[in-house]
Amino acid sequence: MLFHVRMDVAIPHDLDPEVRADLVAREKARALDLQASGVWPELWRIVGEYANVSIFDVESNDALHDLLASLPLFPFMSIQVTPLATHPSKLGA
Ligand SMILES: O=C(O)C[C@H]1C=CC(=O)O1
Repeated sequence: MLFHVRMDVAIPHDLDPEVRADLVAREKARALDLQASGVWPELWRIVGEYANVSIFDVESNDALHDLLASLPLFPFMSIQVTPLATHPSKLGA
């Protein structure tokens, strides 16, 4: 199942800089692992915002929720999920 996901990141400005750097480094490592595994095929930065749009390819709503909740930055993100279906006018559909 494909999902369009928007993540807006809001790390508190008063968070200890070392804690912040560790969080961001762990988030990047997790994101790279998930992309390599194929479940996170698209990851794009939204111009001018600390936010991304992503496509996830997972087996279920529960699988997506567990994956998103496993992200180190999850406590600092607002997340919007849109489930995707095949468009009848897509070439080859
Ligand atoms: O920076 C972000 O958009 C948040 C998150 C998503 C991937 C990653 O490395 O961090």
